[in-house]
Amino acid sequence: MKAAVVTFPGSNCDRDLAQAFAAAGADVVRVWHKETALPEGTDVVGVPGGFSYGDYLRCGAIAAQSPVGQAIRDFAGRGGYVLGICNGFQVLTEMGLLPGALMRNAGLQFLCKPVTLRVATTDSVFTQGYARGAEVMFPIAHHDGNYTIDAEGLARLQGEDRVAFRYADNPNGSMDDIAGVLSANRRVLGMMPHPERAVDPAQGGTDGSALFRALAGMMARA
Ligand SMILES: NC(=O)CC[C@H](N)C(=O)O
Repeated sequence: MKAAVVTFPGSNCDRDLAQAFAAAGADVVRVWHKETALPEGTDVVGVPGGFSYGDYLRCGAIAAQSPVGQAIRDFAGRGGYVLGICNGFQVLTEMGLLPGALMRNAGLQFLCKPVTLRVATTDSVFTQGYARGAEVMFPIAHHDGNYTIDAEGLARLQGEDRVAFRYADNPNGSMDDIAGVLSANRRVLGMMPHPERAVDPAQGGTDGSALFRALAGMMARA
């Protein structure tokens, strides 16, 4: 599997994400935000967490308009796999690749702590390595993680089984406890918690490994 991990000015989880992909057996190529094309043969794009362009305007808004942003949009449009974590999730909603928006946390605080999630669907390449309803622990670190969507959009996500993860104990006010959602073709996942910070015992847990391993395994078979 070839994973392209994007770096924007202000990204701070790009290296962790690259290492998580590499630990799962992927070839990783790092991609600077000014690139207008993704590396030849890219199987999956990782859009990492951090503070792209300083979170100016809104989290992810400027990154969505960056040169590499257009390449990611085109890649997803061709059915490519994209994983957006935290700021990456915000970027993907700003691009329109995922529905809804990430608003300021209900408590108006930056939250940085491990949280328990429930795997809401196993029907995606990202979540197929878990049991449905399994509890996993991933860290969160965000001030804009309050997932918000109109009633029609929420009903569609629920009806199409596109909620990937839910918080066991909602930390930020997200509607329906949503921590991560899938695109209609199930090939784009955005999530606020950080699975790449849970792939080594030294990080306090390894519940994220199954996500990267399932992705790498599927790509190897393709
Ligand atoms: N860790 C992150 O990616 C943070 C995302 C964004 N800067 C926020 O605070 O909401």
